[in-house]
Amino acid sequence: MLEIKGLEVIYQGVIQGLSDLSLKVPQGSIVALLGANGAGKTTTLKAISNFLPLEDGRVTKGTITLEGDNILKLAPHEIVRRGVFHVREGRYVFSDMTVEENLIAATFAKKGSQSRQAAFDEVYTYFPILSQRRRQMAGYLSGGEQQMLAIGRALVADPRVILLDEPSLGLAPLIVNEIFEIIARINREKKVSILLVEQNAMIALKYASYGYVLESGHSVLEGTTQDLAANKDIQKFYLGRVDEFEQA
Ligand SMILES: Nc1ncnc2c1ncn2[C@@H]1O[C@H](COP(=O)(O)OP(=O)(O)OP(=O)(O)O)[C@@H](O)[C@H]1O
Repeated sequence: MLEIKGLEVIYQGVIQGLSDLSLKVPQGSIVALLGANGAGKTTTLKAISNFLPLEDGRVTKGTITLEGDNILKLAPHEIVRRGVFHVREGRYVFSDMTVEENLIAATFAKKGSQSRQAAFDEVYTYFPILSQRRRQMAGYLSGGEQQMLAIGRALVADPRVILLDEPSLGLAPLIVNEIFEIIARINREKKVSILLVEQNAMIALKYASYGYVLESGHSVLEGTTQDLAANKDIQKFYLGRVDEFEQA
């Protein structure tokens, strides 16, 4: 279980990124973070992976625990070693390295007894297209393939939790569905928990079991995704539906 309690984040000493945010990601679950631009979704992921100092951001209050252990002050590579892998928005892959070299670069974080080749084979089983492209420069892959590679790099690390930021960004609906089906398989088969930030609320509510709606850095609504999908405000503001009364 990954748990955040009362988290406050301040950028550059003055800009509030999060205020009193609490949330839980139970082991093996997919939990979605929804919210408008600037609500604090990406900041939440960066606080967990400890990427905030790169942007002059700091956690000023609260705790982040993994299986009860405080991970707040750990260095980013140590957090990866504990099994928490951040797949950043914008598909961070090494564009002038091949697909396989990108996977090799992720082995620094590999733990467990699985051999390197077995880890790569697992990635290629989930994403067969990456196997066909293994000697191709990552920069020449399509956006969808780059997203697959970014997730594949996380898989090499044998994670317990993947922090997944906007995997659908800029991708066509068909490829988004394909990627989410694979994410759901990874979650089911490998029991990897996923904390998902996703602007596409429809898809987030479909694949996650629980969700939090963030506004101004804290959670204003939480619930099962079934309940959230039935909520009138969510339907209006996130799913683009207006009720019959308003349409008349
Ligand atoms: N590097 C930064 N420096 C200063 N302020 C920042 C920085 N990153 C984020 N913020 C501020 O922190 C708040 C939360 O931003 P964050 O990027 O976490 O929101 P978000 O919900 O992920 O938005 P989006 O959907 O647009 O990515 C916003 O007010 C934002 O302007």
